[in-house]
Order: sequence, then C-alpha cells, then structure tokens
Amino acid sequence: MITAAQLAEKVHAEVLGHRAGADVDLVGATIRAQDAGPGILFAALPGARVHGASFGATAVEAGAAAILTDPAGIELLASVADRLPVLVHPEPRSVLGSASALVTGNPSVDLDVVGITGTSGKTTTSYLVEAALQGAGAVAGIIGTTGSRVDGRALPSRLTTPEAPEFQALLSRMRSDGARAVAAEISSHALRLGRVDGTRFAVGAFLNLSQDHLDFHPDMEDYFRAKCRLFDTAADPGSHVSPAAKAVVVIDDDWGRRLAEMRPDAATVSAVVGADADWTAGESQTTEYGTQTFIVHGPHGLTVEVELPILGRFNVANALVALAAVDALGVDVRAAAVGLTRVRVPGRLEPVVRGQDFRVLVDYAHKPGAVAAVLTSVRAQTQGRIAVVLGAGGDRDSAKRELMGAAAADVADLVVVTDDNPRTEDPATIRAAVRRGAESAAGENTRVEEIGDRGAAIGAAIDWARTGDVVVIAGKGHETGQEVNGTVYPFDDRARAAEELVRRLGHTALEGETEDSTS
Ligand SMILES: CC(=O)N[C@H]1[C@@H](OP(=O)(O)OP(=O)(O)OC[C@H]2O[C@@H](n3ccc(=O)[nH]c3=O)[C@H](O)[C@@H]2O)O[C@H](CO)[C@@H](O)[C@@H]1O[C@H](C)C(=O)N[C@@H](C)C(=O)N[C@H](CCC(=O)O)C(=O)O
Ligand SMILES: Nc1ncnc2c1ncn2[C@@H]1O[C@H](COP(=O)(O)OP(=O)(O)OP(=O)(O)O)[C@@H](O)[C@H]1O
Repeated sequence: MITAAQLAEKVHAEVLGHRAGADVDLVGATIRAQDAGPGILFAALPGARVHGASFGATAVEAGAAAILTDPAGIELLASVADRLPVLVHPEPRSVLGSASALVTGNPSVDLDVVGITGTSGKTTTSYLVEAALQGAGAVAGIIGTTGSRVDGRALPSRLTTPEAPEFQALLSRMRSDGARAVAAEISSHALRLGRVDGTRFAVGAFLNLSQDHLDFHPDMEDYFRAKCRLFDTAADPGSHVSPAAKAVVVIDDDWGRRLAEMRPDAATVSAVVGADADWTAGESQTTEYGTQTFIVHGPHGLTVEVELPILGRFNVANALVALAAVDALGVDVRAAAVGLTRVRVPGRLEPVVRGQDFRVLVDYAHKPGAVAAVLTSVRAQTQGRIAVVLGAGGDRDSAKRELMGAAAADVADLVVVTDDNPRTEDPATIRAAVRRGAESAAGENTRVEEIGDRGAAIGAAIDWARTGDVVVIAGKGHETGQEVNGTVYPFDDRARAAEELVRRLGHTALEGETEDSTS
C-alpha cells in the first residue's frame, strides 16, 4: 500500500489541494473520471480533445481518493481541488506508468511479461505464446486487441495496449489469479504515450514493420523509433520504458535487421527457409486437416516438429517468435511446441464453412503489409481464383488506403472495394482511394468492383466463387461492428458470410430441385 504523499515523493510531484488528506492509501488508478472510486487516483491528463481535469467533479463524486494533473489542470479543477490531495507534475503522463505500477504493487516484478510489438501479428503471436506456455503447464495471461484473459477466463480491456492504470490493474489481477507469464501486445501508441512505463518486461519480441499509423507518427522512422523503446532506452529520446531483459527479433525485414544490430544479444528469427538466424523453420506442409506442419531449428541443435492449426507462412514466423520467447523464459520448448497445436485465434484466417466447395476466410488484415502477407499465403496454397473484399478505416492513416487496394489487386482475381468503419469520413472518398490503388495494380484479368454496402459486397464475392476458389474477407476479423459517424452498427463478417453462403446454397438447391423435376 502506498499513500498519496509517498507516491508524490516517488514521482517527484508537488502536493496541492487538501494536503491533510495526502496520507490516504491508494489501491489503484484510472484515467477515466467515471471509473474513479475510493482508494483510486484519478489521472487528469491533457488530451487531444479535452483536458481530463474538466472531469474533476465527476471523479470526486465517484469517490476518487486523489488526483494527478499538470499546472493547467489545477486551474480547471477549481474548488474541487480543496476536497482531496492533488499531485501536480509538469508532465503527468510521463509519471503515470510508474505511479500506476506503484499503486498496484508492481505486478510485473512477479510475472514474466512478454511484450510483443510489430505492425502485424501481435495478436496471433500473443495467442501462440499463451498456447506455448499452457503446453508447458504454465498459467498464462493475454493483454491485447481481442481483450484480455487469464487462464482462459476473459477480462474486459480497452485498446490494444490499455492505458497504464488499466494495464497495471490487469497484470495485478493476473498475478493474483496465479499467472506465471503474460503475453502483452505493445502498440507504438502505447510506447509513445507511456502506457507501459513502469513495467518490467522479461522478453520483448519484434515481428515486423510496414506502413501503418502515419496519422500518429510523422514518418516510418518515427514509428520505428517508438517500437525501439521496448528494446533500447537510448533509441528514442524521452523514453521511460524499461527495455526488455531479453529480446527476440524477426530479421525478415530491414527494420528487424536494424533492431538486431541495436540488440546484439537478441535471439534472431527468420521464416525464410535456410536463413542465418537462431530460430528458423523448414518448408511447411499443409495437411488434409487444414493445419500446417514444419520442422523448427533452434539454438544448440534443437529440432522439433510443429503442427499449427493456422495457415500462412507468416504464422510460421509468429510461431517461431513464440517458441523463442518461451525458451528465453526457460520453458521446455518441446512441451511448448505441443501447446501450439491447440491455438485458436479468432478472426485470423478463420474459415467459414457451410458445405460449399470453395473456401471463405475471414481475416483481420487491415494494413497493406497484412493484406499482402495473407493473399500471398493463400495464393501459395490454391490453384483456384481468389476474391478479396476489403475497405479502409476512416479517421486513420489515409496514406495506406491506396496501398491496401494495390496489395489486394497484386494477388487477387477479384477485388471488391467496400466500407470498413468509415467513422466520421465520407465512405465514398475512402472507397475511391482504395479503388484507385487497386486499379493501378490490377492486371489484365483482375476485376475491381466497388460495392459500399459490406454485406452486399460479401454476397457478390460469394456469388462469384466457383469450385476451388478462395474468398478472403479482410479487415474486421473478430470485430462485430461497423462504425459510422460515432455509431457502431452490429456487423460480423463471419455471420454475414455464413448467411450469404446459406442463401447461395439455398439457391443452388432450388436450381437443383428444378432441374431434377424437369428431367
Ligand atoms: C491517440 C490516442 O491514443 N488517444 C488516446 C488518448 O486520447 P486523448 O488524450 O485525446 O483523450 P481525450 O479524449 O482528449 O480526453 C482527455 C482525458 O479526459 C478523460 N476523459 C474524457 C472523457 C470522459 O468522459 N471522461 C474522462 O475522464 C480521458 O480519459 C483522457 O485522459 O487517451 C484516451 C484515454 O485513454 C484514449 O482513449 C485515446 O485513445 C483513442 C481512443 C484511440 O483510438 N487510440 C488508438 C489510436 C490507439 O491507441 N491504438 C493503439 C494501436 C492499435 C493498433 O496497433 O492497431 C492501441 O494500443 O490500441
Ligand atoms: N507476421 C506477420 N506478417 C505479416 N502479416 C501478418 C503476420 N501475422 C499476422 N498477419 C496478418 O495481419 C493480420 C492481423 O494479425 P494480428 O491481429 O495478429 O496482428 P496485430 O499486430 O495484432 O494487428 P493490430 O495491430 O491491427 O491489432 C492477420 O489477420 C494477418 O492477415
């Protein structure tokens, strides 16, 4: 337990307001005023839209024990500030990570936290790390895009990497639920916004870097530097992230190779057959059960066969990272490899099957690199034609839209451009950019269609498919909504694809019946 006064001293904040109350015990923190309560520190931070201190009265009504803010926040707190201790720091976000860790009893010290970063593959790899740990008999937790869970039990969480108070509270809950290790997705936003400051990372894993988030980062160098915070304090000025004790780095792109030079102690990983890396794999074989098998070659002559229920060569890279990460924790790799067999990742190359003779896959690819990786993998496994249904999100990195379209048309035979969370933007403008990219890359035999209504777009691709073809519905994966102008309408690619398949199969059956009756 720590008091507000002790916390102020540790994070070098000044105590104003109700000083006499500064010996109040703190048991947690929050960045959302509405979530404050007894024993909770409300962090009133300046935001892009509003200053958190304007919600000071809400936090006090909810029972907040103390407030952390900046000098501008003091003015906004006005009379509320007399009612409880207010910790003032010139840059409160820069101390929120360590403050959150302190009020929750530094949970990462008692856990092996594996931080996973990279543009694509964080969620999948965190599930693989969890499966590998479970294979070796360890209780494991996950924090990431699809929510959090410990020992298989779901815990609600916001964002890919939650804000520091929530991140530390999740770690604390996982520690008390007996977790040995936690696989946490670490976004570049989190690394820049101090969400994981105050966390001890046993292992940091870097997967890859490709264009994304250029609405937040001015350029790719800045995006890379943010990622480097997990590995090297000196790589990005102003970092308060504790670099991971051990590193695992995929060296299949230039960014990974640069990072491996920065961290010469890193275990290197490559999915390229015959590459010079600590962890590599032989060619993958697809089995009749829809799994892939491959031989993993690890350090010290380790050789182990892995069967993975998720296809795609990029998932071989993800699996190698998971094995290298748990190996760095001292886990038995052979037992971990058995665990990988049982992994299930929602919305990542997830098949939708309703008795059809072509494949329908729902995948979360919503970045050019991911679209390219998925379609290249699908192309390598099919003799049939490929259709892809995709759009691009509004109010996010607009430069990636054309690249998404181009990545799709590079490989697919049919590209159906549709809506994908237009948010506050005009959907037609977003579609036009994706379409432009697709048309610029389309070969003679590639068709590009534009159908704004996502359900109709899925239906059109399904109607187009013939025996042996593959329809990839990209962008939403596990998500269950379409966000338009601040409202999220229910929409699930998997459910809609299933409906469209039933409709089409219904038609086929009817046509069949008609043929039968006339013959
Ligand atoms: C750019 C960014 O990350 N912004 C985050 C930031 O917003 P902000 O500073 O602009 O906050 P604001 O809305 O002005 O509000 C100011 C303060 O008032 C508080 N407030 C506000 C309203 C209210 O009713 N009550 C209240 O207490 C807020 O908690 C905040 O502290 O602080 C907010 C509070 O935590 C976050 O919700 C918000 O994330 C937004 C929603 C977001 O979408 N972030 C995305 C881009 C993000 O972080 N993505 C990454 C990467 C995902 C990936 O890899 O694809 C992630 O890790 O999820
Ligand atoms: N190692 C990889 N390299 C390239 N593409 C990948 C890789 N792993 C997964 N993908 C593709 O990226 C998509 C998203 O995968 P995943 O959700 O695991 O990544 P993520 O980094 O968590 O994404 P996000 O940051 O958007 O949450 C997958 O559906 C797949 O299409």
